[in-house]
Amino acid sequence: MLGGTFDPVHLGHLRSAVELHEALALDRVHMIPAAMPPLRGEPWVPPETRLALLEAGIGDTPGLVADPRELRRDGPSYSADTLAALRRDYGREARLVMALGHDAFLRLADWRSPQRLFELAHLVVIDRPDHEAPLSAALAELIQGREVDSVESLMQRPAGGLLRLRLPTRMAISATAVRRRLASGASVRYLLPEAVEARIRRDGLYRQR
Ligand SMILES: Nc1ncnc2c1ncn2[C@@H]1O[C@H](COP(=O)(O)OP(=O)(O)OP(=O)(O)O)[C@@H](O)[C@H]1O
Ligand SMILES: O=C(O)c1ccc[n+]([C@@H]2O[C@H](COP(=O)([O-])O)[C@@H](O)[C@H]2O)c1
Repeated sequence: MLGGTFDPVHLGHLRSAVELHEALALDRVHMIPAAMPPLRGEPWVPPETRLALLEAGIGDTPGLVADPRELRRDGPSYSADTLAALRRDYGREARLVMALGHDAFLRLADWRSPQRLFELAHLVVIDRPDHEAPLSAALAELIQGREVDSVESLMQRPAGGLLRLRLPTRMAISATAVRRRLASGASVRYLLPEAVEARIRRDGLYRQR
């Protein structure tokens, strides 16, 4: 699972998903837009639009799936609920991985039921340029004894481990910067897939909040 606000999806998300698929030899990567992201304000565009942009961005990329399941639930999109649903789909023995960037990881102790996340899945933290802050005491305690140093050790069990991964291509692209550029009329070429930019232009998205 790679969840996100995806407001909008950009090449940092998509390239990370492809490299996760390869590095962890995953069957597939469920990219899941949050209908209502729990720890931030309302996104600029509605969930259905963010999902449509994600579908356009993924296109026919092998191994990546745009998964609409959080749009079918009411209330905040808690990852523990999403992982519980994925666990039901894949069964008790499946290796389940929740991937997140280092910036999102830094706030993990504030998430709903953080211990439960580890009962349901492994966590893989993707190194992200410009996001290297020290861990809080609460986060250090939460992950104590969980860290492993290789994909092989992670995949020995269905859930419960933590792996920090430096993917081959680190991209300093953020949706915040993309929105700012769109709103100011600056170029977003090569930050987004062409199909995503085309859809944004066609529908006049992100011109203003
Ligand atoms: N360039 C990137 N490289 C690696 N991981 C990323 C990158 N951009 C986002 N992520 C990760 O993808 C997940 C979803 O990110 P999100 O949709 O919040 O995008 P964002 O670019 O961080 O957005 P914003 O700037 O609006 O906060 C998070 O776990 C985030 O850390
Ligand atoms: O479950 C939670 O409490 C929780 C709190 C904050 C973020 N998340 C999830 O983390 C992912 C990235 O969130 P964000 O806000 O960085 O786009 C997205 O899938 C969110 O639903 C989940």
